[in-house]
Amino acid sequence: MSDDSPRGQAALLGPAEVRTLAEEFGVRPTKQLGQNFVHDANTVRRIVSVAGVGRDDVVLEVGPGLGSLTLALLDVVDRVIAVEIDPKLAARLPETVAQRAPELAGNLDVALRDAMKVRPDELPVAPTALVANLPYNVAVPVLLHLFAEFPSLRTALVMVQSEVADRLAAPPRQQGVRRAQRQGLLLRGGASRRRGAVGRAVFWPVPQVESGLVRIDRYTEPPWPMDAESRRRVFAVVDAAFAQRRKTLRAALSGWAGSAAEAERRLIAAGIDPSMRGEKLDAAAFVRLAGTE
Ligand SMILES: C[S@@+](CC[C@H](N)C(=O)[O-])C[C@H]1O[C@@H](n2cnc3c(N)ncnc32)[C@H](O)[C@@H]1O
Repeated sequence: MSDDSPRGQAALLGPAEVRTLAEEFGVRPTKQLGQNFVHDANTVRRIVSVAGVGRDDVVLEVGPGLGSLTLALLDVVDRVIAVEIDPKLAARLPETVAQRAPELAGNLDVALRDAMKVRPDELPVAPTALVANLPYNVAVPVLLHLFAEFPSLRTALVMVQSEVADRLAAPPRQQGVRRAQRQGLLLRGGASRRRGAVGRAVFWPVPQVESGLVRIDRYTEPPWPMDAESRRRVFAVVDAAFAQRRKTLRAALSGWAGSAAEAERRLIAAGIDPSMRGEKLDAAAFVRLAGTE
């Protein structure tokens, strides 16, 4: 048996179990927290399989909900850290796992935290992989935050709204897609690829949108220095450039530099044409620009 095959020690959740647990816990799913729970064992097995995680990985799961994906993850990897914002769901998860995967229950840590704010020193150990069915309304900000704040993450497999999956994984020169989001993620993290679609029927309640899987693999050699101060400087100029991506860099960066004239001076010093737009710059150019600060 290979190192990443399921142990077969977790009883995964089906439609009846998801409804029963929600009822027992008094959970009424809210749109605000993107609470659509997966009730299909094949879907969660597929997510874990395309995530490519193995026994040695420490998996960070954002939004474990009722535990559908958590159980499938525990069946493969040795450690899962689940970060959940809903106190009721966070409190009941260990119990569900103890009942449905008793031998694996000790491999789970649950943190009652907001994934957009969580910091490495709030978790018991550094995660190596993110695997999550993300709350759709905050999926991209959560990804950006985690890739920026957790240098230990080497890979991520996330389920997001289908259109967001397309944008995140779109090739750079594709027409009509919002490059800024993808590029922002790339600059912070790594290369992203679309890894399949998921229909609405596997969720309860049924969402209004289709879903897609995206895998992001961190660059082995990041395009920027990894110390916190350099990262902060690079991200500040990336954010400034992408906040107004239809403007020329000279105009978009005037706030960052203090004036349009100073922005122009820094752009020229970094060897960048001030009349270009931010979305045309590669990571190396942003690093040079941050160095002119
Ligand atoms: C789409 S559901 C996924 C639930 C479960 N993983 C599944 O696949 O059935 C999103 C989950 O994220 C949680 N959530 C929403 N916003 C969050 C945040 N900012 N930080 C952590 N968890 C959040 C919700 O409470 C919910 O459990």
